[in-house]
Amino acid sequence: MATITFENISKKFGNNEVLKNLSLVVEDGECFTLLGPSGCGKTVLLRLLAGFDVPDSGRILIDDHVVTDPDKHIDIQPDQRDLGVVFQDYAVWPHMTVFDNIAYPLKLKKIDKDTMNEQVMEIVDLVNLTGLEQRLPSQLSGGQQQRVALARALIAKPSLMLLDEPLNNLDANLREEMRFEIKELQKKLGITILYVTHDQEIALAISDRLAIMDKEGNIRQIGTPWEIYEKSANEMVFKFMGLANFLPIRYEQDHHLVGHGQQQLIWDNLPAESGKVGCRPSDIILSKTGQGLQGKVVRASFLGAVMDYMVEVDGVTLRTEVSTNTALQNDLMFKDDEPCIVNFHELLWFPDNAETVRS
Ligand SMILES: Nc1ncnc2c1ncn2[C@@H]1O[C@H](COP(=O)(O)OP(=O)(O)OP(=O)(O)O)[C@@H](O)[C@H]1O
Repeated sequence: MATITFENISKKFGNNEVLKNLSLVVEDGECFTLLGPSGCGKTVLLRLLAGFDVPDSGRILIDDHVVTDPDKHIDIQPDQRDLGVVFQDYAVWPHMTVFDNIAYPLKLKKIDKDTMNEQVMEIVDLVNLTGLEQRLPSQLSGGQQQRVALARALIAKPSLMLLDEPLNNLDANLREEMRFEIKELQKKLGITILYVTHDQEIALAISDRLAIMDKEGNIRQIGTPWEIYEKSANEMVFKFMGLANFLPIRYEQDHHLVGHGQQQLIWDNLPAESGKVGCRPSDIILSKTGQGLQGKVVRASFLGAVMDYMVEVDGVTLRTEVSTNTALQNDLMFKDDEPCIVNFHELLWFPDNAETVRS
């Protein structure tokens, strides 16, 4: 297992300052994901850790060993860092069988044949490729090829795996299957994984913790999937993690208010100022009668498992969703332009200039 420490890492390409003083600790045995929009610097950070590139300043440690420190001219070679790397174009050798692809790192180390056979078959079994050892990559599905790439990275028994969008080239079903397999493998082997993706769903599914980066390369929140999704620390994270609604909220006479006159909702337990609150589509409660804000369904869409409603209320437009079964059983099938009553399960308060939150 391995702890990774990035200390004040900066990296520029020409005038493009990709990473600025970035610090981050990934704990021993964690599956940690860097999640952020395309071009925010995720791969650059991974390449610095792998030793494929050098930061302009800052240090990187694996456990207590400094692997990169440009100030002290330390730059440990990639093959001396005890890590396995899998990138999105999994690049298995097309002319070699599954067995030979996986055995390749051991052949380089000149390990004796019996030990090599034993170790390859052990990994083949671990990644569910048993029976396919003599096939060429062209005779495998995308998911099977990806498993060969994983096995090849795992054969040297690294304490740390770096995975950069390894599931991008797979179709949706395989992607779903493989993300559970990666998580299983990590649990079985107890290795540390640093995973890079711009796919929120994968990040939520496989991570113990994740860091959300903005497009300027800053980390905006670090936390568990639940904290990041349910307790987003700022608007950027909230918007990035899924469908987001925002409502202006007034602070008057010791109360927070949304709506006007008879159609007012009151909240307490928020900071004593006017501001903005956010809610997910599932945090909105629609009804046809009762107390609440008077709204109008301006667009009703049937999406199979859910009914997606766009609702206008108090001058703002909100996206809400109701499971189709619930809608059918509870008289919540709305048509375009039908009036509705709006209430909320939960609201998240977003202070202006919210800082990075780490947990
Ligand atoms: N060798 C390089 N030379 C010049 N610019 C580079 C180099 N490598 C990366 N960059 C730039 O650094 C920025 C971050 O790139 P990076 O590949 O880390 O993005 P990313 O977050 O991994 O995006 P994606 O999700 O699309 O892979 C981009 O603007 C990219 O053009």
